[in-house]
Amino acid sequence: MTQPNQNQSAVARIGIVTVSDRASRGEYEDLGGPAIDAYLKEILTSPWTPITRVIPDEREAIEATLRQLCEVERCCLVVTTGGTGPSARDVTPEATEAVCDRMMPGFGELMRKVSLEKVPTAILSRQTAGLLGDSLIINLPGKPKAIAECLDAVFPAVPYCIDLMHGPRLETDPERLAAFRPKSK
Ligand SMILES: Nc1ncnc2c1ncn2[C@@H]1O[C@H](COP(=O)(O)OP(=O)(O)OP(=O)(O)O)[C@@H](O)[C@H]1O
Ligand SMILES: Nc1nc2c(c(=O)[nH]1)N[C@H]1C(S)=C(S)[C@@H](COP(=O)(O)O)O[C@H]1N2
Repeated sequence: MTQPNQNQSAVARIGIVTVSDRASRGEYEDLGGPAIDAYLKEILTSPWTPITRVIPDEREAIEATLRQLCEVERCCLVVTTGGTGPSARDVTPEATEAVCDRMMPGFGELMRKVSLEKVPTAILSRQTAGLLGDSLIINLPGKPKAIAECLDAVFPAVPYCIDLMHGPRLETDPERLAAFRPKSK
């Protein structure tokens, strides 16, 4: 049994993982990880710190990175970008499912739904989400422009999900993206 990843007043630790053969080899500049970082900086008003990784499309490396960020680095949230498509080397969803205790299928369903309003090939993403211990892992497609499109749809529910796992309290700028917390009785 692992310890809770952080208490509610702790500074949130958030993992940002770019899964890309070419970005990891330095063949192109990674724009995905920085786009996730910029997105979170824009919407989060509570303190948080990013822990970033850029890795190739290798299932073992993805699984090891996700485990390390959740179990060792104690991230309450890990966001990945890339490797969700149908190409043979796209294995981020398989790696995510392999490490997670329970899946959160609504995240992938909603992200595909909103993405389909932007691009017909959104259906090609097998992006998913799940829980590893008390950490939430969310997959995003590799295209940097997909990052805000997908996170705008699902992020309103993320702070409450982290609350339910006794993680740090995430606050957002309501002008940019209002977190939804159901009222208690
Ligand atoms: N981290 C990234 N930074 C910048 N652009 C990216 C990144 N990841 C993907 N892209 C862009 O989106 C396209 C589709 O992404 P995809 O994840 O399918 O890459 P890929 O063709 O499998 O190659 P690779 O794994 O080497 O990034 C890429 O060809 C690239 O133009
Ligand atoms: N919002 C959004 N979702 C998107 C896209 C996009 O441009 N915007 N690209 C799609 C395409 S073209 C592919 S192939 C799949 C998988 O991308 P990945 O392998 O880079 O993760 O994501 C899809 N989802």
